[in-house]
Amino acid sequence: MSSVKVECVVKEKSLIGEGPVWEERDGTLLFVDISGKRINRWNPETNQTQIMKTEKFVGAVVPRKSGGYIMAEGTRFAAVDWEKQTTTTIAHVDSDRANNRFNDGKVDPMGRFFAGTMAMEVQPAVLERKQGSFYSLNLDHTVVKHFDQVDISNGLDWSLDHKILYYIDSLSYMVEAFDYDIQTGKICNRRKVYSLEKGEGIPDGMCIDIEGKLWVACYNGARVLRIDPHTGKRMDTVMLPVDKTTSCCFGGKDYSELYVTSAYQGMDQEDLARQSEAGCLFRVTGLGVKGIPPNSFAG
Ligand SMILES: O=C(O)[C@H](O)[C@@H](O)[C@H](O)[C@H](O)CO
Ligand SMILES: [Zn+2]
Repeated sequence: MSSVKVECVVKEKSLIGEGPVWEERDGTLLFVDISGKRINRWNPETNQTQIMKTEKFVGAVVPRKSGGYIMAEGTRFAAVDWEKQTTTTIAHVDSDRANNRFNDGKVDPMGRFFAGTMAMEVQPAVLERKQGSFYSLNLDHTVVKHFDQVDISNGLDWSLDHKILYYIDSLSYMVEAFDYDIQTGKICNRRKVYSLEKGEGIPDGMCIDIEGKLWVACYNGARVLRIDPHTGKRMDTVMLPVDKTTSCCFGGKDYSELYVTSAYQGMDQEDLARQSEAGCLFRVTGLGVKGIPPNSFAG
């Protein structure tokens, strides 16, 4: 941790930057601007960003094995043809909850896409509570509802042996775990892994590293935490120059760089003047630990 460097690499701001995913084949980073309703695909080599606008708030976008992407947008799962810039609906959720939208999502090691919902926010982290649910999209395009009563469905990832799903419902201020059955995609035995301390902010996006430790971006915390899920202890804290750090993923050559998204929605002029890089994308190097490649939707 001695030579940790934090750089702002994408200066174009997102209202709510989120859901970073490294695309190994092209050496690009995919991330969304949820309320900016756009998907960004940034190439670090050229520093060019390709974009695609979405119709509704877009919670997460993930690569698809057969090409293109799958997104969780509004209350639908949809396929994205990046070349043609078109989308095709696969399934709808929360049809009885007009005020809901998808938030964070990730693909499991078998290629299923997991994503959860929440009510629309009145302001950051202020919303009608317990409106969300947690879903997965199977390879055959059927949808499973795993549980409801979610406030803000957020970061998730699987243990390296695929036996545990780590999950964050932001307003619980915890990282939790479930036993995971990789064969069936079913979860059970919910329990606490880590409770955030005062001043650490609200737990948001999360990813696992090659040592099985969790990296948790903390909204209003200006930091990413490294948590040991086995001891429930915080191992490290990386501070960033913006309060609203939203999510993180490993990427770059051999997954040694940590990319961190941020938001500026909900900040007033004074905050924005103080934090000129709010909403930008950051790269953290020198952590001395690597990540693992992301999974692609296999359906
Ligand atoms: O990025 C997300 O997951 C949410 O969509 C955001 O709105 C904030 O993070 C949330 O308000 C804090 O938990
Ligand atoms: Zn989030």
